Amino acid sequence: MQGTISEKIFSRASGGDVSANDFVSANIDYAMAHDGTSVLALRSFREMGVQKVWDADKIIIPFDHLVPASTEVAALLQKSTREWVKEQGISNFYEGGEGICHQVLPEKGFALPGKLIIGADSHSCTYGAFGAFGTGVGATDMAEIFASGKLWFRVPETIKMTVDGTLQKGVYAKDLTLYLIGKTGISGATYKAVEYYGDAVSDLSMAGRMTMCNMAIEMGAKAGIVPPDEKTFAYLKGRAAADFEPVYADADAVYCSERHFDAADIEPQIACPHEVDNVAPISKVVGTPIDQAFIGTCTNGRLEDLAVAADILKGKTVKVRTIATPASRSVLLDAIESGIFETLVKAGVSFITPGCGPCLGAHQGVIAEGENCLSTANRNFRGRMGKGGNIYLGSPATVAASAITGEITDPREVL
Ligand SMILES: CC(C)[C@H](C(=O)O)[C@@H](O)C(=O)O
Ligand code: SF4
Repeated sequence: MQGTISEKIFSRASGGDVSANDFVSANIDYAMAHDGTSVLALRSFREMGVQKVWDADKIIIPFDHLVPASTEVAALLQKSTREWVKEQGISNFYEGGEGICHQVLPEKGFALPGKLIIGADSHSCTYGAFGAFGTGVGATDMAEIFASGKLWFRVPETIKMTVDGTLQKGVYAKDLTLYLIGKTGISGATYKAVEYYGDAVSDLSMAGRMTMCNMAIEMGAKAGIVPPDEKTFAYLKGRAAADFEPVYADADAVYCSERHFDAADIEPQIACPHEVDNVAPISKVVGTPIDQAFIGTCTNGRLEDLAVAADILKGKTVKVRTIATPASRSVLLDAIESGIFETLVKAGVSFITPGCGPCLGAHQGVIAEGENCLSTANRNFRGRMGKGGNIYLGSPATVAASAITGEITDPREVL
């Protein structure tokens, strides 16, 4: 097997020796659907007339989007998925409060190097942080996987992005990610896989790599992948749910494009309403008033995100309403044990259940018309957090620094 990481993963998964642009029928290693998408996937699954899923141990169902259920309709839909999970004997079901799907899968050891992991959620590319090929599909495709364990793909071409150098103090994985998206554009990587290389990438923690791969879809990419290394293996030690074989690109792998960036050029970045590539260096937007600050989501709700916010907010009081949502129960417990939780609560931060929270505007922190929210999430689409509201995206440090002043603030001023 030759080529890029994606070509090698698809070769293994389809039992051939495949190259970019080949059409393949691939065996799926793990399939995920959450409370939001499982309902539609189940409907299609039933319509197909299939009685039993292909492998009850390879399906993972975390409840995260609307937990605890916010309406009677949500409660009923969740009830029906729970019943189906029981009937099918699906062992990897995670009740609301366990965390966001893209945090839960890595924590439970399903995000593994070399695996093909498909989620009924667009940010399933997060698993690329572990050297997996992770991608999102629609609910009907997920029904097909539930039934057969297979799905067809066109093997994507790959863009190689190399970021040399070291990120400055006050500049984080999120800033690097927004910077790359700003340079690439929201459709600049459509249906490509992106492989990330360079010192600035290997220096990132696993959490930072997850932030970066999580947002690959925001430039249209099918997957974002960091080659596994010692940090990856250390994270997986005692956690991996199965054996795995790391996959690396060959020296002569063919890329459709190669781009180089220098980490030293990057200052804190903000994605301004209403597109994720509407990215500005923070110096251009400091002083923009905010009504709400939000720290959480599958992009930036991990312990190191809460920790940097706590460092900034220690002994201070937020000026605007500020919401924190740990990405999982385990992150919440770590935040409690380390004192981060107490620091943030004392600073005036409201905590809500681990899950997606206000990220997609369904509950727990919807904003009003004309309001500005500065968020650590991955999307700032028009109306996403509430009709007529404006979403700015930044790093947890930027959000925490801005929560104190009530306007977009450069975190380097308070660090
Ligand atoms: C609800 C779900 C289908 C959606 C997605 O796929 O991304 C959500 O997670 C989001 O972030 O908008
Ligand atoms: S936290 Fe936001 S982006 Fe992530 S899965 Fe949930 S709704 Fe989607």
